[in-house]
Amino acid sequence: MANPPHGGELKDLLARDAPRHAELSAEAEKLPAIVLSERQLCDLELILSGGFSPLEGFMNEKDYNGVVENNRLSDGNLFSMPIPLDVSKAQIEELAIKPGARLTLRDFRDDRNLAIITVDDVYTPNKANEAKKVFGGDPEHPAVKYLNETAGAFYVGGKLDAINRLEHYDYVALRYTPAELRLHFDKLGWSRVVAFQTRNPMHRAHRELTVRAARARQANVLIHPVVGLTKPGDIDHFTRVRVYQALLPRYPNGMAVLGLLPLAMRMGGPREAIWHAIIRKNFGATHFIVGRDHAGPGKNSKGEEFYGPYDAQYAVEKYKDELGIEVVPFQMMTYLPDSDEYRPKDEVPSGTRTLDISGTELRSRLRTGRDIPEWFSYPEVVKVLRESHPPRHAQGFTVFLTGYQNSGKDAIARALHVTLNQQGGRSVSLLLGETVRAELSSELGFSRADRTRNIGRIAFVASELTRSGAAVIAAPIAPFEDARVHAKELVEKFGSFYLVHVATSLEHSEKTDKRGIYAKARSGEIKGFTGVDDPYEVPAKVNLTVDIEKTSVRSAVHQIVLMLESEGLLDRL
Ligand SMILES: Nc1ncnc2c1ncn2[C@@H]1O[C@H](COP(=O)(O)OS(=O)(=O)O)[C@@H](OP(=O)(O)O)[C@H]1O
Repeated sequence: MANPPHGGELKDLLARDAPRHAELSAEAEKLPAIVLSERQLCDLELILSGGFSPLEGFMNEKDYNGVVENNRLSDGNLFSMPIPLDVSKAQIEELAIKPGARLTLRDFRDDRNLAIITVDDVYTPNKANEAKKVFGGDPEHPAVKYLNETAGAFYVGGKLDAINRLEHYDYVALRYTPAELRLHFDKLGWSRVVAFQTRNPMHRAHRELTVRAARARQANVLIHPVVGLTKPGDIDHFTRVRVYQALLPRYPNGMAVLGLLPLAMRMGGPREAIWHAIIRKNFGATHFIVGRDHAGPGKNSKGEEFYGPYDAQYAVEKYKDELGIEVVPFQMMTYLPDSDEYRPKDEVPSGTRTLDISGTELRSRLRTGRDIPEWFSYPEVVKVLRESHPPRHAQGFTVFLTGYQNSGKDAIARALHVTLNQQGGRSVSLLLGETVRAELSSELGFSRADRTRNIGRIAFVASELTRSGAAVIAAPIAPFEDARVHAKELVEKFGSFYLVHVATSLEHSEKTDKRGIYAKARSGEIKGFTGVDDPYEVPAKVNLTVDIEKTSVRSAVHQIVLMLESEGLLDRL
């Protein structure tokens, strides 16, 4: 038998309300609806499935205050994370949210009705107090930032009637509800299960740690990674799940099961560790691993840790008698090359040689294509990671040329296009100003707003192409700094961005204009022409400046190629 759920009863609201489904569905169609954000959806999913048992809805003020102040719900049950439904003043007014009202909770992704909330109360949280007591108060903490910048000013509490499960299209078979996972453990005959929480790829150290924990407790292993919301910058869950799937056969004799948890993490360290343990208990685990800096958000901008490395372990230790799930604390695992084994740091005899690869170092090796040794990870895991993190020579990038019309930027762009095509290895896209104007922006003029929109479109296309591994050469006039900065930010989400200022003077650009466009601008036939009667803001920060009066097109292209080469983007294997 699996571990009893927190509070004694699994609050599987979906199962409970299934007989009333038709009635609730019809009612939901008529009620005012709150469209839930991604984070709220994660919370809702775990309330509906019983992952947050004993919660049966979003927290009312009494429960919220109890949790914030003392880690306790009003019925006395231990619970460490506030789970209210945050709303704005406008929503309260528009939807007439008040005690007793019933409202539909809707999925923003597909407009499906998921649940009905019966409002218990609407209250104004003391966010500063919540930030301090729950997360430690540092304004840079991601959950505190969320509270201050994203969460609505008001909280709504109330019980839920469940209507539908959230629809998922990825890894559906691995998304067990607590009831399903309990049944699965039952089927396997597992009575002792040690759960492992993670938001990162797993390597040999993690496999050794979980096997050690299982061995020490004569248990099986539940790999229970978070696939809801984790820390921005984390490796996406698609890649991670493929990593966990690749790792699974490395466990002996079907020892481990993989289940995905749709949790929105808060990175709340000690509070989060207690919450994680409660959730795993609800999913039927009997043991829960809490390692170093569990659910910690890393360091703030001053380089200070938000929590001490073992604060989370102390927190779960404090409540161990009433948690009802045995916490298995672990030190960092480290590799001992001389004996080719992993051990917890505190079990390494002094003077023994150890090896480690940090997350930052791993990301750097993935980026550059450098070797990831077998003592660190399994080849099948590295293969999955490399597919999602191609080395530099296979990554996309954008070269963005800016300058006056006829400055030579188009000639350089065309020549660079040919040069990169000659080199091969990537598809190369050329986005000349005139092409984009004709194909994407034909309705736009040359006002500041229209030019900004035009550059925004170029940036969007360039970022999508960069994401898929192409080389992009864009060459609009792009006279405004803010639009260029925006383009850089957008592209840099997916690859490198190089700004090249073709700084040929206006005089030269005008003098060599064979198409007579400047003449038309001077005569007033074309209005608001860059350099004539419209400004060009010289870029504040560039990767390269070239001037076609002093440099040939060939030499400018060569400078760009050398810049790309120095970054490893043009390496051929
Ligand atoms: N008012 C005004 N100002 C600047 N340019 C003008 C203007 N009116 C038309 N054109 C022609 O449009 C082409 C430049 O468009 P861009 O998309 O590069 O400009 S911007 O980046 O959106 O500012 C460029 O065309 P090509 O020379 O064919 O590239 C300009 O000649």
